[in-house]
Amino acid sequence: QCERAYRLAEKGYYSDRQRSGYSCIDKFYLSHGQQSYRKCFAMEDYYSYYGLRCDRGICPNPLPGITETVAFSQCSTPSSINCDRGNRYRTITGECNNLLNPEWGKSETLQPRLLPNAFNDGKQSQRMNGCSGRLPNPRTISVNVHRRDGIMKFEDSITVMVMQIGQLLAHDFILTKLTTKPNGAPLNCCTTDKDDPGCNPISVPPGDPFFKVDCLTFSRSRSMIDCNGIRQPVNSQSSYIDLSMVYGAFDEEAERLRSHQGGRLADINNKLPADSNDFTCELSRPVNIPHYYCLLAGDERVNEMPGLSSVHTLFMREHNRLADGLQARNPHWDDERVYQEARKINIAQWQNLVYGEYLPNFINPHIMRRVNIDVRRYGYKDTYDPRVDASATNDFGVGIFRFSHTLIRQDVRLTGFGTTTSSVTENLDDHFFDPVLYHEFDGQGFEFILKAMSLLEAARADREFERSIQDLLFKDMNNESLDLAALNIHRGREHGVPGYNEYRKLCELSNVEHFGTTAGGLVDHDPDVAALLERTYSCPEDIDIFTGMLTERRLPGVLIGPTAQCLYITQFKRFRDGDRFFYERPDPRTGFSLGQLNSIKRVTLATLYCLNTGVIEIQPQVFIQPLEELRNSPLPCSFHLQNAVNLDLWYDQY
Ligand code: HEM
Ligand SMILES: [Ca+2]
Repeated sequence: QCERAYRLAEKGYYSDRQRSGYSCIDKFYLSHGQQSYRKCFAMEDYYSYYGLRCDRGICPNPLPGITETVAFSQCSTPSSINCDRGNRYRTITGECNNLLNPEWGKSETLQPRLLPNAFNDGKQSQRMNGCSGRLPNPRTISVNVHRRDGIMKFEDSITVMVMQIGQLLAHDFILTKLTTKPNGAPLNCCTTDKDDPGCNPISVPPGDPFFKVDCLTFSRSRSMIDCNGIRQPVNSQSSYIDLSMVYGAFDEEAERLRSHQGGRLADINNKLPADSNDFTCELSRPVNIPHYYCLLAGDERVNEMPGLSSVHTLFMREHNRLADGLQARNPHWDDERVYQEARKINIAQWQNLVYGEYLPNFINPHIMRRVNIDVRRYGYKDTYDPRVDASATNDFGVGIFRFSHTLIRQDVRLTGFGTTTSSVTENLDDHFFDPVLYHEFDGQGFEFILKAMSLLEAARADREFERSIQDLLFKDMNNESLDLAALNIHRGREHGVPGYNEYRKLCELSNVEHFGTTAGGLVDHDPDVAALLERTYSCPEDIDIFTGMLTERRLPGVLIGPTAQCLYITQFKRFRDGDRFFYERPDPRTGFSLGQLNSIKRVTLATLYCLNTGVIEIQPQVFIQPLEELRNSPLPCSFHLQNAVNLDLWYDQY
């Protein structure tokens, strides 16, 4: 199979564009599936030769001469974990999805890298290298390159749901927690804790267009030192696309989220349950309004902004709807059985939505077919390969998948149902970590937010950020705030991920040797943007992955440029091919019957809206604006409800 993949690569899969784009994916696929598997065993052999043993990825002493970059957690001896091979359902943590490497993709493991680290010292200190030895200040880059000049710009056809589902998806596969004080409180890196080794604040150069302060707080990501002495951030989510942001990624957490009756998830009046320990969600509101509580879900970021809390609720409700339907048909099933079966269907519908509806906005559908990550309307497709590690990579989380931050709008809107829809518009920066809008309107607030997100255009997918996230991110009661673009850039350096040009090489795109847009230069950038980069950076090697990717000219039909697309393909191929429980697999124990699968494949985001909110009509493709010229006019819910999964196919046959 491996040889065949290489042969295909040789042929040049993308010969129509004169680029051997496939070999990028192919290389990743091979180097992170097959090869890393081999490497792991080679490493283990090497260690045992010296009489050393690694314990759960942490090895005694780095051995001289190893420049291995694959996170060592993936090399833990398979025998250390006993997997229940007969388990019909995924574990909560992701453990034992891969039976040969049970820790692959599990929550609380190290993030592997696509490329060797670019730490300044090769081990742990932030990336500084480049031609001048110093990289430009992240806030300077943010202001020079990512600042909006003039009016807000919007996408022509896609809705802001593309942003919102993207954030939800990000929170399914990655959570990089930050270093804290010993008591768990956040570090104040500009003041009291500035000498803490976990601090690495961003300085604000004089003359800033917004900030009056000269320092923005920034703590380093929680990391571990791997066998080779290299700092690797920890992923606290399960990497698999398994709705872990809904169900939790740790066993105790998952238990807490269940009602333990009829297989249901805990709720309060059909909304997310309350997090009695969380007080961070009242950032902008000094008064605690009693019935406006902070929300609890399988991911701690659920309160971060109202749209996010709202989409979380959609999937929590869908679980309970499925559970009720299954229990009604199978009264003899116990809570556990109903919970697991409903969870399994919910995850399958989510994977179908991600690959079928969401990804085509980023990866050309034609290319999705070629690399076999597309979804066919009917039938099974098995691309599982146990040699593929589905872990979310450091590089993808810290750089590439943050692309969609550019789609974030300045405002949050609530739109009522019915034909005479009235709207309320608020500034996003007034509602970070603030569940008030969610609970507004007798508890229907979040449904009105969902409705509005299906109608509103996304902010334009360009290099520009809206002020709500560039100057006013996480604005608190003291009017202190942050800059998301600067955070992304600084975080990339702190994680030791290499610059933009290295990713181009990995993707077999041309090397950038000068700031011009002619051959050998920034060929995927427009001249004015290239000039901006030239004014900002000393040399092309310095360009940060986030900035380089966000400034690329987009490819036809999708929101991103060639480097980002290549890296999206790589990661989403891994998420799929490395997931033993991927919903399209024909496995009689872990999969679905053909009838069940085909029924799941009909479920769209529009279906979920109609099933779980009070909307009465919605366009078939929620990611596309409801316009006649886009052949996406709204249709009544009676139409969409025909696509609901047919639970009659779940009458128990056992
Ligand atoms: C209003 C919406 C959003 C806000 C306020 C927001 C804010 C943030 C913040 C503050 C961070 C951490 C920054 C740092 O210190 O490094 C972050 C990380 C991240 N964001 Fe967003 N984000 C939003 C939407 C999105 C969207 C739409 C996507 C992708 C489709 C996304 C993908 C990510 C990813 C992958 C990370 C890294 C997560 C981790 O490793 O823990 N975010 N975001
Ligand atoms: Ca997950």
